[in-house]
Amino acid sequence: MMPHSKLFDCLDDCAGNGGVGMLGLSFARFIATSSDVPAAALLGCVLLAEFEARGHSCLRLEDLADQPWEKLAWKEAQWQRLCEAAGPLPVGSQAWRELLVACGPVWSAGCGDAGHPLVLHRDRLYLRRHWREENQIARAVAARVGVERDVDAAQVRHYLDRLFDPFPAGESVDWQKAACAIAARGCLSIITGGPGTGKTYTVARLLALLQGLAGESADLRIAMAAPSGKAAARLRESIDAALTGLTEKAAGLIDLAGLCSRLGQPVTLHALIGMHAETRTVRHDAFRPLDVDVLILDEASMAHLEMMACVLEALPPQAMLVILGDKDQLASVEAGAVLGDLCGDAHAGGYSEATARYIEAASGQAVPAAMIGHGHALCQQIVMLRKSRRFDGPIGTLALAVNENRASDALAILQDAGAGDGTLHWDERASTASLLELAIRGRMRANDGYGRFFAELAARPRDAAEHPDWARRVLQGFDGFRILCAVREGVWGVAGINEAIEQHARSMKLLDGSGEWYEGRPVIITRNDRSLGVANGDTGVCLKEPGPRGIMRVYMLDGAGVRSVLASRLAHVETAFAMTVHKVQGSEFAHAALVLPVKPSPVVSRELIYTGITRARDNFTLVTPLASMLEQGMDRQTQRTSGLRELLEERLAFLSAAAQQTDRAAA
Ligand SMILES: Nc1ncnc2c1ncn2[C@@H]1O[C@H](COP(=O)(O)OP(=O)(O)OP(=O)(O)O)[C@@H](O)[C@H]1O
Repeated sequence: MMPHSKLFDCLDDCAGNGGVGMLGLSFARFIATSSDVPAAALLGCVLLAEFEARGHSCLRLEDLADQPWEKLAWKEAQWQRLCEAAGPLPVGSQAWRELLVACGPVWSAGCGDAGHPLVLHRDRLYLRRHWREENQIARAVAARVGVERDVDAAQVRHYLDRLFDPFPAGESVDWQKAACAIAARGCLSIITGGPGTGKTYTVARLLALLQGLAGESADLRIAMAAPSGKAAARLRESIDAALTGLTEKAAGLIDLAGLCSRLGQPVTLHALIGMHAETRTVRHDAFRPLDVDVLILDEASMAHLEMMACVLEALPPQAMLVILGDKDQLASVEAGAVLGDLCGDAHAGGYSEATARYIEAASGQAVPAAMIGHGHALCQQIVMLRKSRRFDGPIGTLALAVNENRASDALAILQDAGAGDGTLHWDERASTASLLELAIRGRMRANDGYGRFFAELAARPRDAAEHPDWARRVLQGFDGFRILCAVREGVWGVAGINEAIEQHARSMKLLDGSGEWYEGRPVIITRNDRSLGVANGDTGVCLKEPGPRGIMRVYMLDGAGVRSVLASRLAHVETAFAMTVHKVQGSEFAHAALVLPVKPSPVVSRELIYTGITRARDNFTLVTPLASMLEQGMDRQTQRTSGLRELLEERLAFLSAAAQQTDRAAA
């Protein structure tokens, strides 16, 4: 009989019923090929894989010992069956540690490292690759924040005073100016802040400052990247707009035209490092570093552990990395919440006296006493922007209430929305019919859902010369509205809603044709394909090309124009009338409708609701078939288990002790 066959029979059964993921099961089978693995440890491996699939980079022994099924939202009966099949499980974290340390495939400090697939580090069990990635990030971040560039604070101030408008009297600190000053003196800085707090506005001024400091003849190599194609395209638009706004201010001071000509097209992080989609090999690493002096990394909340580790590895040590993102947004679907881990202390500041003195000298901003403290070296390189420039109306008020978990305020704002100007609307007891009405016709005092898209679609020109302009109008119509879902499956998930809209639009003769590729099918690309020039997250609409053959192509907005790809060549696409909130991170729409499911789901969290709301520019609609789902979701904060903060703190403490020792020796 195969060892542990009772456990594997039970796991097979649970996997068949959707309770255990296939990845966890396969991983446990692989680990079981070692001879000395007790059944309880195999069950631990399954749990680790399940935690990993939910975005955690590791599993704390404490969680292993304390009702792990609850954290995975498994049924208790399933857990009991698995426990019985695995035999007695260790009781308490210490007993789990003893079991795992004695396990062949587990490496822990003190034993020879032969590339074991699992690592036990302090009280956390890791898949080796995540442990390696967390260590890479901690090492790289600690090394970068230890480097201070030689900048003349007075010169920095001279440029910043010209590049920024005077700060309104009565407001305390211009954090945008402070962020530029901080970034200019380091090899790594983070500018975090909610949507519309001016991160891109700030970074455009930072680039102008760097250009000014470097002098006209300097040939700064600047790269810009974001985790998705959509976010990269948006970064370009925002940077262009911000730089255009600087023309007058920079006149005679900074060679803005030279700077613009040096700015590369923002790319996805995959494209930046040349990561192969299947093999995950990279073109740039520590031995073949990126050819850049400055890297702007936007929408960093979406960057997962592996990607951040690869980018940091590929960046030359002397290059400047500026990370932008909203630490409160959803993290990537893959493991890790790197931005959240790195700037968990951003709100408190923790600036040293020396940093505060530098900020004052270089930007004229006095750091409030409450924010001066004993933060570690990374805290000195983080600035949180606090004033929203775009969301000062009801959408911003609602987003803030959700982010701060003020459920009664959020409910009151939504319930009062009917009496407001139509910016917000809550379809509290939504039905499929009300959702379809919203999708096809929109709602009162808001734009008309996909109405404009369908109207443009119907206005196909006869003249082939007008085809590109028409395609652009169709795409703009589509981009004005989006349905955002928390879940993929079910009637209230992406799949169900896409199907319902397709059927309904067909029945109303708004869509024509059948099969996979029909005219008017909006799609999202789900995988990068360099040969086709498409990136994961790009959206487009399938339209017939002009001419008698009517070949289907997917058209996408490309700056002010459009580009297209043969539909039949796109293998990795999904219909996009409705998309998951994860997929729309980094995008915004004039009107966004967030749909929460009926059944409780661990996916519906405060971060998801906050991210969904902040995708809306002018109008936001909340669609809940069950009103209580809003409060339930807000109450659930996604806390990803990770060892990154601890590893980083250890590393920084080590480097600081080593520097003190060197200073003492020199004295
Ligand atoms: N100091 C400022 N003075 C005037 N306008 C500003 C200032 N800072 C930002 N803005 C304006 O506020 C808007 C939002 O700024 P920006 O796009 O830089 O924010 P963001 O934080 O990058 O947004 P997102 O989170 O959506 O990426 C822009 O229109 C920008 O021009």
